[in-house]
Amino acid sequence: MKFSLEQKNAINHISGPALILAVPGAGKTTVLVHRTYNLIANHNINPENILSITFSKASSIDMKKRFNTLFPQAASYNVHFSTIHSFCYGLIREYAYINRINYRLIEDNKRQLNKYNLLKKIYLDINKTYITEEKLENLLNAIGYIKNKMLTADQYLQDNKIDIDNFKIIYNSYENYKKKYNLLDFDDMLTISLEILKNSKILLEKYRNRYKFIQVDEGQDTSKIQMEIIRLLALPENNLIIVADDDQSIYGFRGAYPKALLDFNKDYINGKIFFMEENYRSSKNIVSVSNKFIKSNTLRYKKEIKTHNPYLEPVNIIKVKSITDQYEYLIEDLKNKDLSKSCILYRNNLSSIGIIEFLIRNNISFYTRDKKLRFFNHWLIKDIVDFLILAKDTSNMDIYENIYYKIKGYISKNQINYAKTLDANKCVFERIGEYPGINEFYKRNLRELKLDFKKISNMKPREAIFYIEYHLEYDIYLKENSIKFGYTYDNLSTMLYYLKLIGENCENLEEFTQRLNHIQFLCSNSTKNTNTITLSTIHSSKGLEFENIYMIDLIDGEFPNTSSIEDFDLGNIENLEEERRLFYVGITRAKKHLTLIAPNNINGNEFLPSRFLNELEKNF
Ligand SMILES: Nc1ncnc2c1ncn2[C@@H]1O[C@H](COP(=O)(O)OP(=O)(O)OP(=O)(O)O)[C@@H](O)[C@H]1O
Repeated sequence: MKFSLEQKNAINHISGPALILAVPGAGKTTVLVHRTYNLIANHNINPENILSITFSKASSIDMKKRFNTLFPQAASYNVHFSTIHSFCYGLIREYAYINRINYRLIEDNKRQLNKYNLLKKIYLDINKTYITEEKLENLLNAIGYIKNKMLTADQYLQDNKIDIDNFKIIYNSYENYKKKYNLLDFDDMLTISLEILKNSKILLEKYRNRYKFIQVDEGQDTSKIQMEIIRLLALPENNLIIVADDDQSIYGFRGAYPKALLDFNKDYINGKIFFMEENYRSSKNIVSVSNKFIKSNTLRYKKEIKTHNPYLEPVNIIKVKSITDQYEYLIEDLKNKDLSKSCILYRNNLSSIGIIEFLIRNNISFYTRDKKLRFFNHWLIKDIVDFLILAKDTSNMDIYENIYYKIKGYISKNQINYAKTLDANKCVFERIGEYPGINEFYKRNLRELKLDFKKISNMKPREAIFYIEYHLEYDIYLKENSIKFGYTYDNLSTMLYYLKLIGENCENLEEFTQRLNHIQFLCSNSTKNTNTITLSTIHSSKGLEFENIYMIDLIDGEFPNTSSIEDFDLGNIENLEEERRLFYVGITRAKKHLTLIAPNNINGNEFLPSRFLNELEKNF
């Protein structure tokens, strides 16, 4: 590989602090790997004295692999490529051994005692109600944010809204419980490590002597507390090199702290800043579009992306009528593409469901980077399955009790309770009809409901879902309650669309649930091979590159998301800028072909194309 002058400068930087600010595809990871070898081979640095910190476990494995492939003669060297969490865990274990503390990790959700169960229990004890999956995720993100930004719960609440009742009490109770029983979640690894480094001079010295050269990849998504750990460790020599692209900072919601890059020269007065602005990955068309696009952000280091790569085809913007048209376009286009070099990207994991259904129908194998899709455990699916079960067996009062208030009919809890005392083999609607003093209006409703469920029992799943949605007025329930559950109505309506799509080729409830299980199985067990297309959220596509990139579901309100648009309208630009960076990460994954698709209609709801897409079109 022939290095540019910019790259050579970075590779040959040996001691003292340095920040390498680089554009996408500039060879940041490549440079770190070569610099590691340079330190060892040409500057006599003991490999064990080098610590390379990566963003994820996958990238640490990838970096080690690249090092071993490029320098097989050095493969046996013990260079430490690690995530910050893994590094911290090592430090904590050493500290725990010396001080005879038995810490237990609570990240493994297969064990009974894990952070999810613990938080669910605390939430239930305090709020007397079960926490939803979405709220649990928001709660975990908020706790992570507080720890990573080194805040208190009060400071967090001053600047952030969170839809969790008694958040502060829950937060404190979770923290106290963990402290009492020496339990650790991932974020505690950071807080405890920082405490150890601050309080144990012996360990601090030991680690400083062990890791005399520190390299940090993806510095833009390193959090405040992580930076603080790294800063302490690197002192006093400060042989620290941080490689970053502030324009690719996409983990603000988890406490990423790109401001540290902007303040680099405040923290390290003599620190050098190198720029790497040549992109080796993408065609000139993609580079020039990306360059213009990111310039609309204001909170950034000014950089220009250049490339010597040739012009290829223009960026392809496709606006289609419906989401089905989007999938059909994709399937057709993939016929001429090498699947292993192609990737479909989306803003939200939910988008994967529809495209997966279409890929399966067309016998196209796929690999999903995000294995755990919340969709399959969503209450909305449970509701739909409950409706279908009730249609098969209208005497099932347990099921009816789950759903009666979500559809038309004006049935009351008292009526249900009374009906439960009657013959369990009888249809629920007949039993409710025996409620003392029930009037003709209710009786007519009950006759109608009985007839509705009879009709549903003769329908195929797709038709049945339509009927539940509009005839039983489940859509009204969704409209009225979506915000309460942390969704927009459009989100929930899109989920119903996916369910109808999955139900399209199913004859009955059994086939429908089997198909849902089958898709879930394929997602969690998919592996990458020479004939699979990759599916990923943009967040998980960090660091990757593909010849063909498709970005789908590019509609306003989805990407950029509604809350960033609302914040922007109120004068707060930060979230919209993060959405733009995310979009930018997506488009810069493409080497040769970039296709951006916007459907106009999903489940009967009309959408506008993403404002980012309109902007790109204007830039052409
Ligand atoms: N000097 C070079 N000559 C040719 N190809 C190069 C050179 N430097 C890097 N590359 C190639 O460019 C591509 C991008 O490199 P790399 O993944 O290291 O970039 P990056 O800056 O880490 O990207 P990103 O931040 O966008 O994930 C890789 O395919 C790499 O092999």
